[in-house]
Amino acid sequence: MTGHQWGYGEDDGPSAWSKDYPIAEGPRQSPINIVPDEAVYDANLPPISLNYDNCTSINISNNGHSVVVEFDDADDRSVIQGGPLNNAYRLKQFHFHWGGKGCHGSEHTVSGKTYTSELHLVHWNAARYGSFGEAVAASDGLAVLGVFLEIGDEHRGLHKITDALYMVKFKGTVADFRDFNPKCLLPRSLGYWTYPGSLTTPPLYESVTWIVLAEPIEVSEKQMGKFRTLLFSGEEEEVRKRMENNFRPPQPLNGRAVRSNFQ
Ligand SMILES: NS(=O)(=O)c1cccc(F)c1F
Ligand SMILES: [Zn+2]
Repeated sequence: MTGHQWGYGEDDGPSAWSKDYPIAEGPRQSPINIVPDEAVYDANLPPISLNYDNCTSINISNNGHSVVVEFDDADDRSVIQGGPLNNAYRLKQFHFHWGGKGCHGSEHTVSGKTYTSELHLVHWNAARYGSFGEAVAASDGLAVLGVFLEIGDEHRGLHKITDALYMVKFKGTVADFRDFNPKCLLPRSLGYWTYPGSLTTPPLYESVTWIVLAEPIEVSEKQMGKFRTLLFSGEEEEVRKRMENNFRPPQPLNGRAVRSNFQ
């Protein structure tokens, strides 16, 4: 398995990543199983503040691991701050992890409960670093906002994304995707758990302050089905592999404290 050739299959999946990415067995890996009763309520944790109003999505793409919506991060127009963060972190991209059928597919779990999918909004510390590429390997470089998706009613905000997925069916495809504001994908409550962790995909850098929202959003089975029409494989590849189960299982907590801003 050469550096850029990792996946979620039998031979190149999460249990094999440590061969090329030894940090896979590091002390602050993600995701984790969140146990609410063991989380430390921290009354000093301020609310998180999201300013996505002038956000500028650029494109939607299939990178062979997930579907990604990228943003123009040339200035502080879409930022997250507050909560456990000491600076404003700039929105770079968001993507999803999901399962096959049924209710598994999320990366973080809550007392062992899995959700059908998990949305990750990836932000980088533009106050301290010059670019995402520089921040991605720094211990305080990234802040990822995690949102659980569960099967229920259709989600009106998700439609724009699921209706665009046909344009990025194959690995390596990109399509214009402008003026999408991810604020519409957030639940009513911004109550969260936070802990120090890592990217959940190679290179697995331990550079992420995780902020996981406790309240899931509801999406329909039909909408999730559209994610599963995506392929891990490129258009030219013989064998077509459906893009599903692109999640890493929970990793050891190693004594880390998970804090919450709610009781
Ligand atoms: N799954 S993930 O949110 O940890 C993640 C994945 C790829 C690049 C990132 F910067 C990142 F944060
Ligand atoms: Zn992710």
